[in-house]
Amino acid sequence: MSLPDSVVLLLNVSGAFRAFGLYFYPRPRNGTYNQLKALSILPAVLHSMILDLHMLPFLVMIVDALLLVDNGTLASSFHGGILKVRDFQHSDYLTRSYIDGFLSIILSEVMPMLSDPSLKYLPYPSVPFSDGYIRQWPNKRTTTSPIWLSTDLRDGNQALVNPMSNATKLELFRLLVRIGFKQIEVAYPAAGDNEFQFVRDLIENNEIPDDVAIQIITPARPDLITKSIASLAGVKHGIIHLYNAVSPVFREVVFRNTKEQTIDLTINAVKLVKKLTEEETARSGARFTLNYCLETFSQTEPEFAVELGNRVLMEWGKASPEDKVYFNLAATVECAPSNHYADMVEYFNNNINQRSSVLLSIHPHNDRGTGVAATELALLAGGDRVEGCLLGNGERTGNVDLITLALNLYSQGVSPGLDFSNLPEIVQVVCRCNESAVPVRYPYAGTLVFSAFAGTHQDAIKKGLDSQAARWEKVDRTGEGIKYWAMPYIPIDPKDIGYGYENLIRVSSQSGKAGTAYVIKQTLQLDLPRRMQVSFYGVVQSECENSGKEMSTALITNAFKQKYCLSSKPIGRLHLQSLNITPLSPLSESSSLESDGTSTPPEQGTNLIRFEGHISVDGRIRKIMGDGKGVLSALLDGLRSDLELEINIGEIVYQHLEGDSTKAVTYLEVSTPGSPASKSGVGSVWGVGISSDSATSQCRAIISGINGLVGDRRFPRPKMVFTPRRDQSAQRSESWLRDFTFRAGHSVLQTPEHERSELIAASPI
Ligand SMILES: CC(=O)SCCNC(=O)CCNC(=O)[C@H](O)C(C)(C)COP(=O)(O)OP(=O)(O)OC[C@H]1O[C@@H](n2cnc3c(N)ncnc32)[C@H](O)[C@@H]1OP(=O)(O)O
Ligand SMILES: CC(C)C(=O)C(=O)O
Repeated sequence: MSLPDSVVLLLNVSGAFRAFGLYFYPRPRNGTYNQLKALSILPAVLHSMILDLHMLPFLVMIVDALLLVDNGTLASSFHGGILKVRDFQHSDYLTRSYIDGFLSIILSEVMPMLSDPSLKYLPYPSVPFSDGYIRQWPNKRTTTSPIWLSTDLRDGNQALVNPMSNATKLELFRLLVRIGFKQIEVAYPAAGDNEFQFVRDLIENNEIPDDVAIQIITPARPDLITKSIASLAGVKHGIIHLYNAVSPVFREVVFRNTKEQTIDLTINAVKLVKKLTEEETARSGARFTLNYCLETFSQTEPEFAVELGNRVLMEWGKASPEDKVYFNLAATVECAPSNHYADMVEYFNNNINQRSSVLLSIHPHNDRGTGVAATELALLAGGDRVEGCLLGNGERTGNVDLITLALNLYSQGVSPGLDFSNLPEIVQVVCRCNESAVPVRYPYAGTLVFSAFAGTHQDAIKKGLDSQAARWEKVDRTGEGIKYWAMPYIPIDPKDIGYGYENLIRVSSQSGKAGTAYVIKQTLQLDLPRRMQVSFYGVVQSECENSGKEMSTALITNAFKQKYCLSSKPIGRLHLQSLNITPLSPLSESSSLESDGTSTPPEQGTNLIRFEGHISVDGRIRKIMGDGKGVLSALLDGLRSDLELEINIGEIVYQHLEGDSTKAVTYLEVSTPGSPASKSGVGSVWGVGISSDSATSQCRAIISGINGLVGDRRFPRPKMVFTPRRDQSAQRSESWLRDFTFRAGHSVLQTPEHERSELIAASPI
């Protein structure tokens, strides 16, 4: 055998090529390739492949084999689990199957996903509707609620890591009753004494309301049927859930039954259920319903499912519109798209005998993540009842979630007949009982589903809330129309199911001005002017970017108060302590300089007035006096002459505090002469003033704005400063000035820096 000039290792692993290595190795000097040499190239292979160490033995073998390939290229591609190896030479004792074998092992380890899964997985067969058949379900709408069957205490319970104790089951049972379930599957009595006893306790302790039927499940085994039905002695209305799997795989693998044998097994079980329930009815007057479950229905030949159903109906022999036989058409494992399940149900619905004496129960699981969709379509296709669990507990990915289904109906204006008014509490109980948690994004129940972080979402929600409030107010006022819900991004009113609006908008670096403005409106009742929203948002945005975190409502509110000096205590360098406005010319009819409790500001530019006030500047109180046409110009006049401050006022907005018409709010934009104008509001400087007196609110707004403008600018020495005679730690108020005498050169106490944030947080605005 001639030796190869080089060795090529080419491992193209998977269609997605998870690992790829191409290595050339020179002919060994001693002329032989051997296991050692093979091992020496192993590190290079490992280098190129992201493999677990347990792959090592396979690699050794592969490399060993490849060394026997003369100048060859081993190209691998994987087709449906069969590795194709091409271009072999010198494969005297290296058989192709030898390589294939090793590489397929490697590939199944390295590349679990197949590039051609059709060789492993078979697509779902279509439903044998006759040619030209037009499906009914796509054109239908759900206008009524289905019958709900909670199987939390059975299918849910059997899937738990730690099945519930009977005490926990009882707690959950009571919750289910409170929510409004009229049919509850309570146990698998043949599973053991606890399960059996749970049913006995419910009956003997009168836990079951008269309008609630309990369901128990039993496999089609005579001993277990007998035990299960015995658990129901004395029940008012019991539903016997008899099940056996009927799909080809289960017939062949689990039961090793033919179709005929499957029918026999079923019919014998139905016969026994009939006999035992009739005996119990004779004894106690109990009412029984048969719920026959074609387990794995959705993977069963539709014609066979119908044949079996018709045989069950015949055997039961007493189905009537008043006393229907239930057929549980289980999607035991969700293996096909939702439309296929709907087709299956529609086929059964169309072909089962005595349809008016039959109730179709839907029992979907969620293996494909579409359990809710499958249920909704199956209901359109003829389903009358849904079996599921709260929050989608249940085997594997769970049963269908009844909360989502019910609230989906509710969001379409259809009453589900189940009460989830206090969903947070229900979620808490269910999670405790199941020892489970709800993902934050879970429909309706997740903690983040009624929260928007993104700026444009928040903007839309804020606008939506405002316009909806106006629309609803109009309905209240006129008595016309309905208060319908039409809210961007929020499909149902969180308040209907026990959530408030507190978390509707949460601010992060992904948020915009609207979200921040919403928070300020909620907490401080201030409806910020648009340009001011832009300006304040800059503060929040940089804080969020710096921290990389969400900014809580409390932090935003605090930042707002700090920024605009909203406190009765001095926060900024300037603080208005008192003011007195005196008309210097007769007032016009329409203006009042006194506190009038309205948002009408004293008219600017009409009346000549005098501002006299006391402003603490860097902790020293200065008397400021100025004249002007209106409060603002009089104050600005005083500031100009005392502090040599030239301030321009841009936009001014007057409001009441939201929900409190006794408080006037002034927002104003300030700038120094020559400072660049901001078109959008970015970088603009604003002040806010709030007071029951509109003149005071304006003056406070000016001072608030100036605090945002002055930075560390030096002010001229005061012409006059003064200090209190009395205890300086006493609470300051606008009227405290009456208790002071003027003295030059003394300062008032400033609030120490470290106390300020507490004061801000605590202070009423
Ligand atoms: C899809 C569902 O969720 S169905 C509900 C499933 N829930 C449960 O299984 C929880 C409770 N189960 C149990 O406690 C036990 O399985 C019991 C008591 C029912 C039975 O226990 P065991 O007698 O030990 O049997 P095991 O659990 O191994 O069940 C398998 C046997 O039941 C048979 N079987 C399975 N399902 C059914 C059925 N629906 N009807 C009749 N026989 C069935 C199997 O073919 C197998 O029989 P084999 O032993 O002759 O091969
Ligand atoms: C036995 C039936 C109802 C079942 O739980 C299922 O098919 O998932």
